[in-house]
Amino acid sequence: MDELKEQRILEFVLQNAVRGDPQSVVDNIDQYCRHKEWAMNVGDEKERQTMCRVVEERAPSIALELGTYCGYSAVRIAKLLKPGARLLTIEMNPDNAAVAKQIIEFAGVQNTVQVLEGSSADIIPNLKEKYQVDTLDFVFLDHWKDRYIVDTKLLEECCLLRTGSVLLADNVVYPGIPDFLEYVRFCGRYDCTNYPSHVQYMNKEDALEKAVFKGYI
Ligand SMILES: O=c1[nH]cnc2c(O)c(F)c(-c3ccc(F)cc3)c(-c3ccc(F)cc3)c12
Ligand SMILES: [Mg+2]
Repeated sequence: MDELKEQRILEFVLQNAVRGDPQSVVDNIDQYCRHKEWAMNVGDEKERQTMCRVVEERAPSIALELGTYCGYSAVRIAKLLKPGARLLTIEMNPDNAAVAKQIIEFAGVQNTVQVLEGSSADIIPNLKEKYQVDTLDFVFLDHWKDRYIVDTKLLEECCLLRTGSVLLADNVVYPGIPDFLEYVRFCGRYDCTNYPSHVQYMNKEDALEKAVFKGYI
């Protein structure tokens, strides 16, 4: 079976990045994906800056990512978390989860980031009992466009959000997630902000949407 692109990204990181240095790991993934093979984990500068600024503003103690892929954004988020804070990241593709675990371990953030392999539909209802989550301070939605609204409603139903919880959704313009945008903007429970961006290396407009939960009104 020919090697997967994600395994080539992992190999490049293992051979070129500095073990225990998260910045070196994300820089090498950027370099590989800029010069060798496009991959969907590499947000463009604005997207990276926006995601990092939102995480720093929220300073989460407990964060959730939906869609680990190779672990690129998990390493970026882990770098920004305060001591003792943790990131749970859900990945349903076992090959991607295996690559992400190795990249996260190589970056030295394995004590901050826990990769949960499986579907968000199965894992989210277990976060409280199985993963000792009370409520989530920050959620990064970056998995699959058809799951954003379903998983947002599931987070509400499982009482995993509290007043001030921040949802940040990637790709709301391209590929586009119209049902999710309509829900968070008009259900009355979120304050929303849109951050224009563009798909990496393509002149396709994209955007991130921040939705701050106002409570179960
Ligand atoms: O699926 C995704 N999840 C999370 N983030 C993504 C992301 O940040 C992306 F930039 C893309 C993207 C956008 C444009 C493009 F040309 C290729 C891929 C995708 C995506 C969209 C449609 C697919 F069929 C496959 C991948 C995703
Ligand atoms: Mg994305």
